[in-house]
Amino acid sequence: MSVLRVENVSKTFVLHHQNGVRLPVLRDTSLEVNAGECVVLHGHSGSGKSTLLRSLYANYLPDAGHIHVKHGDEWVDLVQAPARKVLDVRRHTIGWVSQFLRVIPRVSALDVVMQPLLELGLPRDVCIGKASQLLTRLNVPERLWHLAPATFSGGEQQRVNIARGFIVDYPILLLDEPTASLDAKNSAAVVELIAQAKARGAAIVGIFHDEAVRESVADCLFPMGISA
Ligand SMILES: Nc1ncnc2c1ncn2[C@@H]1O[C@H](COP(=O)(O)OP(=O)(O)OP(=O)(O)O)[C@@H](O)[C@H]1O
Repeated sequence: MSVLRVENVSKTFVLHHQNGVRLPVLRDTSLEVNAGECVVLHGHSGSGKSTLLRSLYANYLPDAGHIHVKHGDEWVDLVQAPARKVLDVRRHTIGWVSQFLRVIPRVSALDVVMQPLLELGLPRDVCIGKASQLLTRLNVPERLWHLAPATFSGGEQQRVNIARGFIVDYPILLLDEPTASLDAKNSAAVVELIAQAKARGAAIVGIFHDEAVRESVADCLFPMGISA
């Protein structure tokens, strides 16, 4: 059952402050992702992987095409949807793990992780329980949980970010190099989280530069890149 359908998406960046140079990045890109499937975007550096992933989260607006997302009982086209609908889709349907954590001063790691679940109205103790479980699985030491992640190492920040992305059982997950700054043990923990998400029916689209990780999570590779 497909939950995400990308139809003929095109995106050209126009650099207005650099003589209006045009960079065509996506041209007629079409892609379908089923529940329980992990599609890995694959292509050389600059081939448009991040651009497509950001478009799937409606961070970038394509110039043409459609991005249909199964949102509860309805299909929403993220290219046409009003901002309020996009926010609703992000809250309930699409989770996003970026490469870097956006740290907020004075907000503890535990609060950063559980915020998306709290926003869905779950009781605080349930949220704390689930956040603690994820931080434990991702080997974030308990002494750090009540500290703000600004001073954490790159790998610790990334694991807080991953815990936050996995705390809600989103039907669709977008993963932008979630294992980039992790060692083998922590990469394995992330691979396990991904396998578990697939098993519960999540559709996943990701970018993974590490070949071993890519091999273990991908159901298929989606080739990227246009020859302009
Ligand atoms: N906001 C932007 N404004 C202008 N050009 C952009 C923007 N974002 C991306 N690009 C350009 O689009 C092209 C594709 O970039 P993108 O980051 O999608 O590639 P990628 O495949 O993810 O690369 P990498 O593997 O190096 O992360 C690049 O040439 C880049 O310069």
